[in-house]
Amino acid sequence: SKIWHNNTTTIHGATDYPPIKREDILESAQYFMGVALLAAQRSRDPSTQVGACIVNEEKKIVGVGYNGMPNGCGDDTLPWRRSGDSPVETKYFYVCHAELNAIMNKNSADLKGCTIYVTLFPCNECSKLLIQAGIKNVIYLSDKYHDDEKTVASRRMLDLAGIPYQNSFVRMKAVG
Ligand SMILES: Nc1nc(=O)n([C@H]2C[C@H](O)[C@@H](COP(=O)(O)O)O2)cc1CO
Ligand SMILES: [Zn+2]
Repeated sequence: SKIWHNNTTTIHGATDYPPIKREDILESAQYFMGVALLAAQRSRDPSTQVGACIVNEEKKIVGVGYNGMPNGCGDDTLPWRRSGDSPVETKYFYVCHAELNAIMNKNSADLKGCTIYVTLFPCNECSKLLIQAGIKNVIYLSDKYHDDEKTVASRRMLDLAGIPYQNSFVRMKAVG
């Protein structure tokens, strides 16, 4: 091939030699959380937009999702309200969480051993899904509902299942 054909031709045909290795590439944890953040921007939730990116052991993306109403239910038909006279009139009975959508969108046979990058700490229901799907690691960004009962239950299950969860800021410092 033309790549490194001789001492003066680089991959793009420039004549720099020795070749210059780019050292300032995007670190992988930042890349995957970046994908999750981009997915979150697709959410129609007016108050909290969440994105999730599932990565396998080969560091390949195998699923991406964001919070939204179930397929075919119409983003503008069901309520996006946080509170109402009845819970039936709030979003909480209907919305699919980012983690659920990332799992359901998977393009691989299974998610065993995968890591999920999610922009908000998983709720108890999503942690059940992550555990049952075989996901082995959780990297999150925001933890704004840290003291909510659902989050307490979520951590309890992840702890028992031996699934570590790490704030991505810590991870980026540790790895990069
Ligand atoms: N990990 C999560 N993934 C998610 O997709 N969500 C979604 C459900 C709602 O659409 C929204 C939270 O709305 P709010 O209570 O902050 O207005 O984020 C919420 C959490 C946190 O439990
Ligand atoms: Zn959830």
